[in-house]
Parts: sequence; structure tokens; C-alpha cells
Amino acid sequence: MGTAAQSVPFLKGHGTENDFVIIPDPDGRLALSAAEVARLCDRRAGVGADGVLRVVRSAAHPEAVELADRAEWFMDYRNADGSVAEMCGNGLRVFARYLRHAGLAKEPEVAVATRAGLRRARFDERNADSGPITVTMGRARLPEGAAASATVTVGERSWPAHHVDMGNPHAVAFVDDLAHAGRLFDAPEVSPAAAYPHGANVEFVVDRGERHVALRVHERGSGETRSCGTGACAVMVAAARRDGRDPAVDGRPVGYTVDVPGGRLEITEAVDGTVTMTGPAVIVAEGTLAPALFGAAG
Ligand SMILES: N[C@@H](CCC[C@H](N)C(=O)O)C(=O)O
Repeated sequence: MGTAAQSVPFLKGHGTENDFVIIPDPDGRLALSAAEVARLCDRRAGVGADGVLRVVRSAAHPEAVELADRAEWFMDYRNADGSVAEMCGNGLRVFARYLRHAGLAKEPEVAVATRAGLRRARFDERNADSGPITVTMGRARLPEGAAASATVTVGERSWPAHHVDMGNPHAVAFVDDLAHAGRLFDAPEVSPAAAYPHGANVEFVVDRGERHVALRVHERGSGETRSCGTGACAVMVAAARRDGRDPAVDGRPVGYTVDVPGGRLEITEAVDGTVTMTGPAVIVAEGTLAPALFGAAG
């Protein structure tokens, strides 16, 4: 955004401990470089977060202008390393919480433009300001043929993985024990790499009970996080198919509870394939970013 940067207001929020720096930029004036995003997300030299949510009017952003008549706001999501991602499920709830907090979403439901298309967030009817938020996550896409499955490897262990696309790419591996994924400092190997030309978020999943699973995740561009909303939805759909449940075939919706290291998400797939996710979203701080965080690295 340039070396002559002024002080920039920000907020910090999280959804099941997947945390974000929120930057209100209604007129789309802050073109954040990858290096600037990475500096903001640095947990020692910056604010610290798994990603950045820039809040831009859809009409002011070239990637969202087509949705401007249906969603006033565009969620410009960036991973902690500065890379751009198509979608962020926990980020979507936190984005909606910010809109509410800032008085920009007064109705029970708000539409949000994302790179994966139009999404909706519905506030809790009894506690719109701090209760759980339900978001629509679109339909899961399960690629067929060679891209349908992959192998995930960590150290000496390998697992078959299911390819689920929630607007962004996921490799879902059912494992016997979440500890088998190790410390996850490095990205798990996913092969064949050609199945994921743009990289993958990798979920490790164990069963907890009837329609109840738990996961750990290594996110593309952010490393291991305490939660991933799109990942939890990918896991829900992969678990349902594994369990022989498909709402389009069965004629009834299916719901799973997905535990993540940072909390719990409730996820449903409707007969038309639309996935919805319910979970918390919290604003924890507001402040001003120092100009030193922007421009050439210091
Ligand atoms: N934490 C997010 C997913 C963020 C994007 C992901 N790292 C990617 O690169 O696709 C979520 O809650 O969905």
C-alpha cells in the first residue's frame, strides 16, 4: 500500500479460534501487498493472525463488482503468507460479525460477496450481536476420475484422501488417531500433486460418534490452525458419503457435528446440496495499525 501509509484502523476477531485481522476499507484504497499481509499476520512482529479480512464495498472491487447489486460488501480474504484464497468459512462468520458490530448489517441476514460467489450470513434470532452465526457455504464439489482421491503423507504414515472442493481445495483423510498427523510444522505431502494444481488444505479426521467427527487441519498459506470452516464442511460431506448419506439421493438433509481444536461447528447439507455451517464469531480488539507495518520491510 506504499511507504507513505497513514495509520490504518483494524479489528481482531476469531471463529472457533481461527483468527483474523479485519481491515475496514470501504472504498478499496488499501492494496495490501503479500509482504504487508504476512507482516500483519506475524505473531511476533505484527498483530498475529491466520489471515486478513479486508472489508471492501463490492462496487469498489473488480473481483466483486458483478455481485454489487446483491451484496454490498466483499470479503477480500488473504492467508497468513499473503496468498489469496477463494473462500474462508470461519472468516465469513467473523466478517458478518464485524458488519453487525459496525452497524453495517441491521437485518437478520446479510449477503456477502466472496471469490467463490455469493454467500449469506444469518444472525441468531435471540442474540444477533453475540450469538452463533449461520453461513451458507455453497455446494461441495467432489471431483471425479483421477482428481477424486489422493494420498496424504506425513513422515512415515500415509492415508488415502478424498478431494472435496468448497470453493477452495481440500484433501480429507480419515485417520485412527489425530496425533498420527504429528506436529504439522510442515505441509503434509499430497500426491499426485496434479490433483491439486493450486495446493491443498489438508484435514485429518477421526470419528467421535454418530454423525460426530473431529479434525485437525493444515491450511494452505497459513499452516496448522485451530479451525477451518471450509475444511469442516469438506469433512462433513466426505464423512456423510463415507457413511452412505447423500441428501440428493435420500431426499432429506443431513447434519454432522464437527469438533475442531478451537471449538465446535454444526454443519448441514440440504437436499439441493447447499451446505450451511453454524458457529461462533467474536471481535476481541480494535485499534490502529502503525504505519511501520506497511511499505518496504523494515
Ligand atoms: N480458515 C479458512 C480457510 C482459509 C483459506 C485456506 N487457507 C485456503 O488457502 O484455501 C476457513 O475457515 O475456511
